[in-house]
Amino acid sequence: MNLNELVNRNKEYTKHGNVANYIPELSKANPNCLGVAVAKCGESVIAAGDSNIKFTIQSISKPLILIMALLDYGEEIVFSKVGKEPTGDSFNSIRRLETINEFTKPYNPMINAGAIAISSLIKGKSNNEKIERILNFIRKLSNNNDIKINMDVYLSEKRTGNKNRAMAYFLKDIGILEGDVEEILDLYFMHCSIEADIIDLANIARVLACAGKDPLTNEVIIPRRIVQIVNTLMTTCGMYDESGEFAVNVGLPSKSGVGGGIMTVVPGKMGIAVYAPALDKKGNSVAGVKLLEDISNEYNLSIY
Ligand SMILES: NC(=O)CC[C@H](N)C(=O)O
Repeated sequence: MNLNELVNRNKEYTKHGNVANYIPELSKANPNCLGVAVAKCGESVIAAGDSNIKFTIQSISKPLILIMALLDYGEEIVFSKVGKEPTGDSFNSIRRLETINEFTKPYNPMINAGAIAISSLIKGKSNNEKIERILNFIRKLSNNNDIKINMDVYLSEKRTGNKNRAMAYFLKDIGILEGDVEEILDLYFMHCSIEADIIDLANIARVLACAGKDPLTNEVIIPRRIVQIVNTLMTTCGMYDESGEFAVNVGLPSKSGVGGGIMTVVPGKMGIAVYAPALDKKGNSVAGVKLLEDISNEYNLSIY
């Protein structure tokens, strides 16, 4: 089956699940959409279904700011703030922070608490400079200079993100966050609200799939060790408390976001991105996961 046929076959799954509404602005997404883009190493991007819809990347920003923090500070400092272990809890769970005495830091950078800690490690004199650095990095990875923030989504989350706010103040209390908590949160809300389409995300995933190299210039944008760290953490933690099931059924490093996107890396071969905004209870795109299962099986892509 080709990509179009696989999209058509999975279209029925867009009727399952619900569009996120805890960030009010996200509830405006059209739940009928389904699209996929594939960027193979050394080839141009191909897409099927709804491929030109822009959505906010939300938690797909987490592996990207992790890469920046690793480039800026190195492994030792980054992993003094955040662990490398899955939680088995939901992405915005607060409960393990209270048992933090055993662990002293958020479990991993793919959950909200961990990503807020990583946001505090982005270098820059002001938040403006920091978000501009993040945008420029994503523009480079996606080969799209038009990448920007969706201000409505950003303001919507800033207004309603009290659970993230609570977690951030807790992290400040236990010494994980340095600096102004509201500013760190603001940067977190901004990078979650960066807008992209699946072609952009497939391009980004291709860099992680193809030795960290810019496909146009062959320049190494992400060193091998960082590719290894990020792809591994996406495999074990990228789909939150569904990462195990997803690893069994799809078997590829992936990161989902509550905007409805999933970015998937097929190491050595290609980057894939899917979009379908209706989510399951764990915050992952229902039709997107189903489509990735089909693609992985059809083309024999699981790394296991
Ligand atoms: N899973 C996600 O995509 C969550 C990101 C969202 N901005 C939040 O903090 O809740």
